[in-house]
Amino acid sequence: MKNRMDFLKMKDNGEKITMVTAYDYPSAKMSEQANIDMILVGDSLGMVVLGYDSTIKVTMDDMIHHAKAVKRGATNTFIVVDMPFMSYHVSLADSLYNAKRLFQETSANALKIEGASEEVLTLTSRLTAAGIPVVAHIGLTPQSVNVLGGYRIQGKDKETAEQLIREAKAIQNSGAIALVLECVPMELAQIITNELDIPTIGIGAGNHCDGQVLVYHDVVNYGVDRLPKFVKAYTDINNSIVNGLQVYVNEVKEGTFPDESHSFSMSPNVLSEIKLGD
Ligand SMILES: Nc1nc(=O)c2c([nH]1)NC[C@@H]1CN(c3ccc(C(=O)N[C@@H](CCC(=O)O)C(=O)O)cc3)CN21
Ligand SMILES: CC(C)C(=O)C(=O)O
Ligand SMILES: [Mg+2]
Repeated sequence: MKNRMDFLKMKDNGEKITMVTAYDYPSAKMSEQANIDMILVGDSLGMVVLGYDSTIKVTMDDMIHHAKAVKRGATNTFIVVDMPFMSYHVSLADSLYNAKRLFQETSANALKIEGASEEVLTLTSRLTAAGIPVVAHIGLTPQSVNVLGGYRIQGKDKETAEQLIREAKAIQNSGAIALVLECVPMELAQIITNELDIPTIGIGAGNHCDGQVLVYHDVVNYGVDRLPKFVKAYTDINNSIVNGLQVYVNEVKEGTFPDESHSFSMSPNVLSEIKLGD
């Protein structure tokens, strides 16, 4: 399994880091088969697989449940797990307790935390000191969608761009092992990537980041209501799934499924000896 040092080396060598989300055993297994460098058990699971309209209702128990399944599917891939909404904003003690639980119970390799407030920076250095690697996440931070006023691009003007550069440096100083940059202009992502020693992983942040992350269901177009503009769907499994299910429905209705090759039979001798009761 690749680790923190490998990802640093990849940045230094200009080798791109690939990351995809996974939420369950099959998606994790297939991501590992495809040689993905890192898997993110994203709290986007609330939207993509649980059908909520934001990530805000996702709980610690949800994250633990899904992350354990992902770990069983990808035993040889670096796994990052999102800390969910408000699990790291009540008190430092509660945040440390939640992080310990998420890290220990899931056997994750790192935890991801949104934002760069003083409390998040403190938590990042405390977790790092305790032995829990932290991946940071700035730009569009979906847990703050109601404060940001929608899922929109961040850092387009001078002030907010400079703010994000300051945040990125502070995050690195607090010990984070990597930084996710979500929905920022590609030029700003390039500046931040050049300024930092730790790898940047972009989503909707252009081609100059050290790595890229996308949501699994977006990459394969699997049951997503609307693909964000920055997504490229590399295949379309909606159609093959719906087509397969329709043929199944039709064959059951027609009585052509199951045929003999998908059925079990008993020996004629046994069959002839079966007595019906009264
Ligand atoms: N399927 C899916 N993919 C994701 O990447 C994703 C989720 N869900 N859920 C959690 C967050 C939310 N994300 C989102 C969701 C929507 C936009 C979006 O609609 N953006 C606008 C651009 C807005 C602008 O121009 O400022 C777009 O048209 O794509 C962006 C990120 C990223 N994450
Ligand atoms: C979009 C990525 C970075 C994420 O945080 C998630 O999937 O939850
Ligand atoms: Mg997330």
